[in-house]
Amino acid sequence: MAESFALRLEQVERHYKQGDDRLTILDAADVGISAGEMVALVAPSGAGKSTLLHIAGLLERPNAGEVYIDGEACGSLGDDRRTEMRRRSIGFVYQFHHLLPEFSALENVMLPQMILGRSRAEAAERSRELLDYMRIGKRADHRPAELSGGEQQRVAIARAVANAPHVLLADEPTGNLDPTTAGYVFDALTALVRQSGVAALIATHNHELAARMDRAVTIDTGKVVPLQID
Ligand SMILES: Nc1ncnc2c1ncn2[C@@H]1O[C@H](COP(=O)(O)OP(=O)(O)OP(=O)(O)O)[C@@H](O)[C@H]1O
Repeated sequence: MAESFALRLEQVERHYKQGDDRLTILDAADVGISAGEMVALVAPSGAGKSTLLHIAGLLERPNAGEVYIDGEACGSLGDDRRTEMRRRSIGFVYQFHHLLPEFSALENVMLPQMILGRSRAEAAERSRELLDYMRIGKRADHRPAELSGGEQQRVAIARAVANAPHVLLADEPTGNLDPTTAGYVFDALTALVRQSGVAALIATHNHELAARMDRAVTIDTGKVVPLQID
């Protein structure tokens, strides 16, 4: 029933060669995330969170298994088609914002839209709306270096959803922020997920934030399993 999930990983395997040995990171890993659902990925360092996100985001190919985005199997797609799906259907937020330093906040949010062919005027209008929604509209013309860490991360979130993706993947999006700022950024991220209906998988070490998502999963000996957060 891959079709009912915006994102689905089915029997995904990922291993690395380690000398003559094989280091297995993901082993028949299954996870499905529905539109509008916010799922926390909480696991110890080295458990494979980034690996899982890279495979889900079509940045890396699994050794076996399948990734479905909106029900479409991505394993057999060529690199060009995967790149296009990534641009159209998937948004990424990282621990460090990765904004382009020579462009303003507004331009950083405009760029992914213009890559997909949206006009400059349309991209600017949507970007202003998103930055207003993230409560940083007044900072739109500033470059990343002139923004605080929390503001930079809110711009990065606006950029990630600029093309209205169906899947949002975040790797420690608040990991670089103090607890108060992390809370604000998380609130903004939550509001956006709820408003847009994107399916969100968010890796975090922060149990407080994980507890506020719809559910949490972890990686246990290569499998994705439910995690109870108290
Ligand atoms: N290209 C690679 N070659 C060999 N081993 C790798 C490679 N990439 C990752 N690994 C190993 O795979 C394991 C999982 O890495 P991954 O980055 O997915 O973990 P993580 O859960 O995201 O960790 P962290 O919380 O520290 O970011 C680690 O043991 C790592 O050393």
